[in-house]
Amino acid sequence: MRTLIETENLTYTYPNGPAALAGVSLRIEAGSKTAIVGPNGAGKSTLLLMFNGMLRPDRGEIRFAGRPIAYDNRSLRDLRRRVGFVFQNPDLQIIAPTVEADVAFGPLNLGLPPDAVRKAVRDALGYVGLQGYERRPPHHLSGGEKKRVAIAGILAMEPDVLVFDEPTNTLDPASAEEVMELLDELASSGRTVLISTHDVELAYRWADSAILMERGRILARGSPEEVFSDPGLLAAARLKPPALLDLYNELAFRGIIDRDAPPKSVLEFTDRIERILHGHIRTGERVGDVYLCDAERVCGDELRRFIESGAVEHVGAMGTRAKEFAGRERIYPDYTYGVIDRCILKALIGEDSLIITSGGMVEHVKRRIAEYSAESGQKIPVIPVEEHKGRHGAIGGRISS
Ligand SMILES: Nc1ncnc2c1ncn2[C@@H]1O[C@H](COP(=O)(O)OP(=O)(O)OP(=O)(O)O)[C@@H](O)[C@H]1O
Repeated sequence: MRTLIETENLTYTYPNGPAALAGVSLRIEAGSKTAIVGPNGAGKSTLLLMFNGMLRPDRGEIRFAGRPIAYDNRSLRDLRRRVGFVFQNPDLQIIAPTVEADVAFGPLNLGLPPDAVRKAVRDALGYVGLQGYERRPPHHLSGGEKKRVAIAGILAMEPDVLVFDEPTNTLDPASAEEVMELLDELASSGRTVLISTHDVELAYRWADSAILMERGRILARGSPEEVFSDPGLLAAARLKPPALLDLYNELAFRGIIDRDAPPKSVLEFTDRIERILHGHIRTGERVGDVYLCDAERVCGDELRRFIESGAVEHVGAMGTRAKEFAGRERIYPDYTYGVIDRCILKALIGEDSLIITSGGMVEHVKRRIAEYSAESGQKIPVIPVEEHKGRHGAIGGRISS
């Protein structure tokens, strides 16, 4: 992997304040999902603000794409186009009287022509699932919707790096899951995504690289499994280990489970336990089907009838477009996060489910389930919903607009 951001011995003290950073050296790899984790006051926000030049270190250096950050207006403007920053509180970021004007603010400032601005706004609002919100005043939106407006405003400038300060703070669990899924989508489209959080569970599940901070210093960095496996380090940072890792470590201490790779998900963990209890492959039991549909190609009425006919026991919606489609079509998904794993878990106990998604994620679902089937030896059928022939015949292609 290529290093995109590098800091060397950064120090920073707020005027009349404490030393917020006391010598921070780190590297962020291009395309990674990095979580900066630490308790309140550890210096996470201060560090993130350095990455797009909003704060300047007292000492030390920050390099972006191999070059030291410069602080003249032109260099900063260029840096901020490449490194987008989403504040913890979206009210600090949203400035215009309508959603459309707010998202257009960045591209207009970049000097894009009107057509390109309109396209950037349309694409960004589509990405975060806020089509139809163009004329709404942002200050009347819910916390989760405001967060998505703020994200759209940054996406409209097409940055390479997205920095999120406490992305799920103040959001209810469902909105928090939606925002984290959006961050996954952004990372899978090749962007580098960085978050700060004190939510160890979230960081463990989401990140591929974790940096543990306390009192302006880095205590540890590495994979989340490594960083969060050290109880001493976590205690020093006044944090608790993620429940999954805690349980795994307890079982490993007791010799019940081999200490090799800690599980990252409930699916991985249950597989390991099942293998210990039943051997590698369960035979003779029915494996459930996973039906799959592309929200952009299916008729909502037919899909609703398919679900209401009892053809599946569980419904998951993956991605903002699919969730938006489900809302419009009055389909209420049981799962909106970790959808593939949850449907695999249900298939393993013989229950059928439907995954609604869209675009490139349809192939991603097929790939992920095929990989799981190959690794586990449990063949899980994935059936495009159009091939289902029920009482009403096969579900056809797109009929509604
Ligand atoms: N604008 C400011 N003026 C003075 N001191 C500040 C300012 N912002 C932060 N600090 C102090 O700097 C230290 C680091 O704060 P920072 O906000 O970076 O931590 P954090 O890890 O992001 O915390 P939190 O999780 O609570 O957001 C804290 O002691 C804080 O009180």
